[in-house]
Formats: sequence, structure tokens, C-alpha cells
Amino acid sequence: MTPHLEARLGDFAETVLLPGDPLRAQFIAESFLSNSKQVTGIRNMLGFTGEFEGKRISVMGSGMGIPSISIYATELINHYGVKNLIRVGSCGAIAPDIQLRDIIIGIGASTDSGVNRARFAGLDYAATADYTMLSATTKAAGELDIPVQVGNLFSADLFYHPDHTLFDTMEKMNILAVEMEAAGLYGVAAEYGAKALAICTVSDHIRRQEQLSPAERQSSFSEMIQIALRASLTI
Ligand SMILES: O=P(O)(O)O[C@H]1O[C@H](CO)[C@@H](O)[C@H]1O
Ligand SMILES: O=c1cc[nH]c(=O)[nH]1
Repeated sequence: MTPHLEARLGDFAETVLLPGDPLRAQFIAESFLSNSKQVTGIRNMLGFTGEFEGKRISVMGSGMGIPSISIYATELINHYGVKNLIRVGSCGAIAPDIQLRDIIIGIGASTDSGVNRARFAGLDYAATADYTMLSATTKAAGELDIPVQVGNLFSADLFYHPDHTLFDTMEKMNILAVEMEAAGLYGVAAEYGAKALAICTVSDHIRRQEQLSPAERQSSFSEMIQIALRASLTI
């Protein structure tokens, strides 16, 4: 056990999908994995391990924000030997050519968080996805005929940011969408020698103030999960 995970050694697969919401983890385990069983549940942060097309895969909630996902990612890698971490999240679009339901893969993640400076001697670390995971994921999306956009995410510390002019700067700098974890996940993976990638479905457009209904969210998240699981077979 760790302070935040009650699984036994060996309970987690080498590849773990990480949605922010633990109930999304349960939905993924019940809908997409066979022979799945719950392996952890401290604080109701549910984690499951099952099989996808014969390969062991785990899925667990990461919570919201970089501090939360950093705790789980660190313990998964260092205590349970997890090697591949795939965030499957939601995001708010910034770029004008991004639509609701689009799937965005974060080749990099900018941030207003200080965590990567803390781990990189005060310097600006370029938080990037693992290239083999990125190419496996774009290949899987192509095979499934699901379009994806690849670009820069922004991992925000604040969901309710007081300075809306920041979104103008993000648009100018070609940030595709805002979420709250990718830059921290990429930093933890780099620090401890694991691989990470963030895939996000656009649940709302921050600039146009559009949002998906709960039913639309569910079906578009399913496309993202299919891509992540298919990519997991080859990484
Ligand atoms: O849907 P998830 O994966 O939680 O991701 C997004 O949603 C939460 C905010 O509502 C943040 O965690 C953000 O990153
Ligand atoms: O972090 C997030 C996720 C979805 N939409 C947002 O505006 N922010």
C-alpha cells in the first residue's frame, strides 16, 4: 500500500488510463474491459484492472488538478511499477478551429503551475508527451477513422481564472485547449522514467461559450477511450 492506493503489488497493469473522474474510471472498466476488478478505492478514487483484447490494462481516477494527479502518478510509477500513463480527460477549447467533441492529443503542455520549475532547478521545462505513445495513438485513431488534433495544451491551476485576457494570449500562442493535469503528468513521468500522454475531448469552448450536454459527453468520451485502448495494445 501507499498513502493513497490500497492495491497489492502486481494489481496494476503496466499501462494505466487516468480520467480525472473516478466514476469515468468505473464506466471505462465496466464498458470496455473484460474480467475487471476494483483494485483501489481510498477516498473513492476508484481504480480497476481488467483486459482489453487480451492485454492487461488498468484505469483509475486521477482527481482534478496537478497536485492530485501528481500524487497518483508518482505512487503508480514508483510503488507499482507502472510504465505507461494515459490521461483521458476533458478540456475547454481555445483555438477557433476546434469544435465541441474534437479529440486533442497534447504533444506538449504549457502551464501556470510551478511544479516543473520545482523539479527542474527553477528553469522552464518543456513538458512533452512520450513520442512512441503519441505515434501509437495517432495511428490507432487513424485505424478507427476518428479524427484527432495534436498540439499544445494549457494545464491551468485555476478552473475559474480571474484574468480572462490570458485566453487571448493562449489563442495567440496557438494553445488548442485548457485542462488541468497534463503538464504535471508529463513532469512526473520524466522525473521517474515513465511514459505519459494526455488525450482530451473538448467538452466546452471557452471562447464561444459552448458546451456539450451530458449525453454528448458520454458518447464523445467513448471515442477517446477506444483510441487510448487501441494504442495501449502497441506501447
Ligand atoms: O474531465 P477531467 O479529466 O477531470 O479533466 C478536466 O475536468 C476537470 C475540471 O472540470 C479538470 O480535471 C480538467 O482537467
Ligand atoms: O479544465 C478545464 C476542462 C474543461 N473546460 C475548461 O474550461 N477547463
